[in-house]
Order: sequence, then structure tokens, then C-alpha cells
Amino acid sequence: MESLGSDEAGARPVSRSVRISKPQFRAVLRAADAPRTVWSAPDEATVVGSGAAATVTADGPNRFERIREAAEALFSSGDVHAGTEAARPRLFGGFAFHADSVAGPPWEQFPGARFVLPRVQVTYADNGTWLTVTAVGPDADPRTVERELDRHRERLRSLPDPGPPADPPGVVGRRRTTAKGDWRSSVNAAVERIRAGDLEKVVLAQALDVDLGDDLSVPDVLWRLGEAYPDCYRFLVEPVGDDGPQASFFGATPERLVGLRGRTVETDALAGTTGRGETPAEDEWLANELLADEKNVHEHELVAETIRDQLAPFASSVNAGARRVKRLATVQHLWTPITAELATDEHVLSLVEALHPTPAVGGLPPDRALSTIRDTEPFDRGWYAAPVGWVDAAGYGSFAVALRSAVSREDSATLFAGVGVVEDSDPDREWDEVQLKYRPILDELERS
Ligand SMILES: C=C(O[C@@H]1C=C(C(=O)O)C=C[C@H]1O)C(=O)O
Repeated sequence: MESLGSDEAGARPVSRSVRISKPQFRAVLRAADAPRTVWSAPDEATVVGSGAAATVTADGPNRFERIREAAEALFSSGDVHAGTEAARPRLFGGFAFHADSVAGPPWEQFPGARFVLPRVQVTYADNGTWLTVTAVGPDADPRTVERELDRHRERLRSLPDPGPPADPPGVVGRRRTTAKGDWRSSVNAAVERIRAGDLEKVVLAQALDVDLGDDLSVPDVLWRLGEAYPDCYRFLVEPVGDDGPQASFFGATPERLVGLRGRTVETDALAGTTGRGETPAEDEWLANELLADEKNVHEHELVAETIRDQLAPFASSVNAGARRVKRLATVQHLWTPITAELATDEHVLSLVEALHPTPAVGGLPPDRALSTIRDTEPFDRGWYAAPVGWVDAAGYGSFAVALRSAVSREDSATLFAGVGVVEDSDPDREWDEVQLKYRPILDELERS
């Protein structure tokens, strides 16, 4: 099925911004209206969005193109005074992993693609903090927007102090989607197909449902993730649905899918994983072992080569940096930063479509890997491992791969994590790696 839903596409955004004194991130997010948006990336301004001036949605295999068309229509004309580039109106959102996502639990509120132009946006940039108000449709006139800007500026000045962040809610129940025996059989079956030459690599994931002792404070979790994972991409997506409590999809992912500005493209090959050591010396030893490990290097190179090939049709040059290790609080990954110069102007969503899913989260060959994932995983990935990010009026944008993530509702959450399976994969080691990749989110939920 394919559909395009847009309440205001084609209507003209009116947007005004003003520099404000810096309010606390947690206080702003707590006071935000649904749908709330967070985007925070290394070397980018952090954005907290409140409400929606416009929403665009799409389903099906053409969801990337549909969103691109809707974004172009929305941004085709406008009355925008941003004051600074970081405060300009942008659409924030993401996509489902599979073209035919079924949106079963816990993904009922998540269509194939959904982007929001926040009504009120607080932007923490290098040159200060900015408040932006944007309207689209009947109330999109400059006087109304300016009055609203004044009102919100006052409101932000007198936000209540959020106090110390809440303790994690505690995990009182957990259910795995995949029992260990089933996991072993699935990984062994994938390894056999790889040995038979039917597949090169497939990324298999698990989901973990947890019951929480208390309602989850999403603002506190996102703030803490920022402290623990400063080099990661933090995101929060909250579609407004009619069916039951508000769902929140959030995470802190180390993996950039694509950044586009002008004709310069930046992306990452990130695949191949080991743990953290107890001491700096042990960390170094683990990192060196990872860099020398044939299985992990093979798994990684499949990703780096594919990304280079996927970018080649668009690019006048593609450059891969040296393979290195990205060290995070809970794991270490093999990492190759890749840059490209485009031969012609492109919209970031064309690159998102070309790159998703990279073999870091899908596999090779892509079609066979995707059908293996569909046939093997007893749950829908929903938006897990799919692109999340933003796009602006120029068609520039920044997208990450939604890993180290969970979808929560009040006092429950579902976590997702996966691993690349190649010829030498051992099911028990891959199982352990999945558990390690739950840690960033689980650490925010469990009481120590
Ligand atoms: C699939 C995940 O991570 C991906 C798989 C990796 C691997 O197999 O080594 C490493 C980083 C990510 O590209 C996840 O975190 O869920």
C-alpha cells in the first residue's frame, strides 16, 4: 500500500526566530507539547521541537520520494526570518525499516514515513540558543507568529526548574522475542546459507519487551544518553496517534547514515564490534584485537565497499578514511568515515533512499538479506535500524541509523539490537553482542 498524507503540503510556512537566554534542555522538553521532537548530533545544533506546524507522512516503497516531494512542496515558498541558519525551519522524522512495514505492536502509531515541522523549536547552536515559531495554514500570518514568539519567549523564561533527573524507572518484567535455542538455529541457518554461497551477510536482530516499575521520563533519559554518549546521534520521535498512550521512539546511535550540505556528503561505515575493557590498557588491547580480527574486518569491509558503490553513481569523487575504532561507553566498533563530492545537486532523501539499508543493518545481497530478515525475525523492526533525521528547504539534511533505541509507552518499552552474521559467526558470541547493544538503553531503565 502506498499513500501520501500531508495536512499542509503546498501551504506557505511563516517562521520567525529570536535569540533567547539558554533554558535547560530537560525543562524545555518536559514543557513541550506533543508531538515532541529531539535531534542532537555531533557537530550539529541540538533541537527540541514542540507540536507540529505541518506533518507529512507516506507508506510503501516510494516513501522516500513521497516525503521528498512533500518537503519540496512545503518549502517551495515561505516567509522565513530565521536570524541564524541553525534556527531555520526543518522537517524532522524518519522511516520504517521495511517498505512493507506492518505497523503491528509496538509500532501502531508509526507509518512508513513521518516528518514534522515543529510549531515551536528551541535550537542550541554554537552562536547561542534560538527560539523559532513556525505556522503553516490558516494562522500562518506574520503578526500571529510574532505574537506567539513573544508568548513562548516569556514562557521559556519562567520554566520551572526540573530538579535533578529522575531515577531510572526500574525493570520489573522482561520478555525476549527470541529464545536462545531459536537464535542459535537462525544464526546457524544463516551461516549455512552463507557457506552455500546464497548470501554474503545478514544482520539479525532481537527485541526485548520490558515492563517498567514507573512511568518513563523521556526527557531525563534523553538527557542522560547525551551525557553518556556525546559522540552519538540522539533522537526522539513521537507520532500523535489516537490509539492509546503516546508512543516515543528514542535512542543514541553511533551510526551516521548520511549528511549532505552543498554537494558534500559525509557518511560512516560502522560494523564490527567488541566490548569495553576494565582498564585503558584492556580497552587498547580489545581495540587492537578488533582491528586485526579477520571476521570483523570482513564484516566491516562489506559495508564500506557497498557504501562506496552506492554513492558512486551520484559522486564525482568518493574518499574513505583509514579504518579505525569508535569507542563508546559500552562497546567499540570498527569505523571508516567516508566522504563524497556529488557530481550534481541532489536531495538528501535521494541519498537516504540509495543507502538504506546499508549492509551494517541489512546484508548482502540486499534483497536476499531483507527476505531472510523478514522470514527469520519474529517481530516487525518498525523504525528500528531505519533512517531518522532532518531535511531543510535546500534539500540538505542529516540522517542517522536508528540503533541503540527503544519504543516506549508510559510504563513499558521495547528495545531492539542486532548483529551482522557472516561465514564465521558463532551464535553464542552473536547472542552476547546483542545483549551488549541493549546496554545503552537498558542502563537508563534498570535501577542499579
Ligand atoms: C545492528 C546494530 O548495530 C550494527 C551492527 C554492528 C555489528 O554487527 O558489529 C555494529 C554496528 C551497527 O552497524 C544494532 O546496534 O542493533
